Amino acid sequence: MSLRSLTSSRRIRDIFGNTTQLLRLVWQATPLYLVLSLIVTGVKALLPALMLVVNKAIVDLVIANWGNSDLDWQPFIDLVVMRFALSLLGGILNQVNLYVSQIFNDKFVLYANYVLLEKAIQLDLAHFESAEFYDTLSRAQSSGISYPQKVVKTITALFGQALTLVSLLGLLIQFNWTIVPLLFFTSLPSFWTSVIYSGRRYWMMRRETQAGRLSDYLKQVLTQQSFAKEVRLFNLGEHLLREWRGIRQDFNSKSAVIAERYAKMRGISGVLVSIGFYFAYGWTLVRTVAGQISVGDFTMYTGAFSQSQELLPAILQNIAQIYESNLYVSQFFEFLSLKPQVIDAVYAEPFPQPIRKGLVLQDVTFTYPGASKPTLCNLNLQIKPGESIALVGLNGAGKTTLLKLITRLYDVESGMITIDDIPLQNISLPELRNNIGVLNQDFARYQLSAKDNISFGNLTKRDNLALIEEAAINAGANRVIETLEEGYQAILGKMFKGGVELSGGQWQKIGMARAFMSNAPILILDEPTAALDAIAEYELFEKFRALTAGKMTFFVSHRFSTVQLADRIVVLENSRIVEVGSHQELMSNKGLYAQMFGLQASSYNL
Ligand SMILES: Nc1ncnc2c1ncn2[C@@H]1O[C@H](COP(=O)(O)OP(=O)(O)OP(=O)(O)O)[C@@H](O)[C@H]1O
Repeated sequence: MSLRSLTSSRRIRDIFGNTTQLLRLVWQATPLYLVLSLIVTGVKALLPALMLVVNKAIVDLVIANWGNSDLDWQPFIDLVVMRFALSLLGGILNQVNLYVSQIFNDKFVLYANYVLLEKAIQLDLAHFESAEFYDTLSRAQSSGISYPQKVVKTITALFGQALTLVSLLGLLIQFNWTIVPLLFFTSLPSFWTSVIYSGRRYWMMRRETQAGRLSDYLKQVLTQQSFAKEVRLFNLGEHLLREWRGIRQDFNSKSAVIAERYAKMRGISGVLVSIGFYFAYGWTLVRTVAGQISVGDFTMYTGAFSQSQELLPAILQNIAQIYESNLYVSQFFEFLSLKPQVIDAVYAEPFPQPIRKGLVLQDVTFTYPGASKPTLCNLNLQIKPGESIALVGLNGAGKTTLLKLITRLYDVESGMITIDDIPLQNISLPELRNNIGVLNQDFARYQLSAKDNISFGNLTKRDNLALIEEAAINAGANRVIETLEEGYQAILGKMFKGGVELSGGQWQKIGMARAFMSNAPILILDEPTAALDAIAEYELFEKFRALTAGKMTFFVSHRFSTVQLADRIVVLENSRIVEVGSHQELMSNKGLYAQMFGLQASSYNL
């Protein structure tokens, strides 16, 4: 099915497609202000028709008493007071409406953002490693929040406009019922023009998501600290800026084509609207001159005509707007409908305390989503409690991937990982993760206080300064923090005012302290010494046994001095475990490990 026919067939259905879902969201966000907003809008909507009726009564009263010297002023006073009261009420309701909509919007935006972020934390790491996910996220973020808000605003306005229109049509029908379809049919082309062109714009925007994200990414490269150094050293600035501008200009020209066609069609359909109005206007004039209706009626009907004439296209325009916004709102719900694949156990078994038998990999195979061949294939391994394992292999061998499976950032494709015979899937996810301390290869550098950076390793102990200090000492991070004027309260990184930037190795020590924060029986250290200087590495070795005593430890390292610390070394190659044993055993095997060790040792002997 072509994109265009898809658009047409979905158009009508999509006009109010997500409205029920959206109204439920609004109701959850702020029921009180939704009701208040509808009441204020509803009352305000009836004022124009009431005003026209009072005006007609005033005009007719004036004409009836034209030149009368002995007239009773009371009916005049009553009508003018009524008119004043109506306009006063209109003014007050305008102010109340402004206030209510402000609070209503603020509450709704907060709630919609909350729901979006809440969904983001429920999703898997796999989502964050896929381009399609970023397209969905980017669409949900860029239009997702503003459009639900727009739809709600438009629906409330539409509700008010519909009430006003019904009350005005109630007046017009007394004049002649055929006037109503006349007004309607002359406004219809303008409505369809809006629907068709807003649809085209939406699909264009959707097709451009990838390009939009690329331009946003280039903007980040040009403006963020992490790229600032290389952008300057490699003179990338001008080149990337040109690329960015090219993408934006391409988008603008596509947008301009649609805007131009839309403007032409709007112009043509606008002429039809005017023809309808002047036809009805002339008709009323003829009947007034013929004495069939009063002058008061003439002012009332022409007022009702002109207001309906403005209102009807505005209503149709708003319906078209709801259609357009609904398309964008669907992107918000598209994001909310994403489901995690790594699912928490429904009837969870407790994490074994202490671990008695150990962790077992049975025929574990894993393929990344979208990859053509497995990254890990039929892995079998038993790790005893308290044992330390070093994972060794060339770049891309799958070491980090294996650690992702143990922490259930991904689930195995086939085979099983168990702890004391309990499959990982049967342990509650938060409990599993509470029992594993982790230092990732690409550990996070939170631009927050040093205390936060360390205590995030065990949130339940976030105010236990003694524990935080102990973790910092174990990781060698205490000396970094001692140099900071504000100690543990110092903000790390340069993103916020007063923040202090650390070196790569200093950051790594902070990351390691985070891993040491919990008393977890399993410890995972992915490249723990990669950024450490020789002294820091030596000090860590000295403490390593004490720090990992009693803990099942997995660590990945390309430094063989570190690897030798492990009880056993597991060598990965071509998706499989090719060697397992102690340093001495593997050296005497003269396999891949011995070969890699030899190469590294020879480079030091130079
Ligand atoms: N999110 C992902 N999606 C698809 N493929 C991935 C993903 N992450 C890693 N890979 C691929 O899986 C393979 C193993 O990657 P992994 O990060 O586990 O290797 P590693 O042994 O830790 O490498 P290194 O020593 O460079 O850190 C690589 O070929 C990599 O391209």
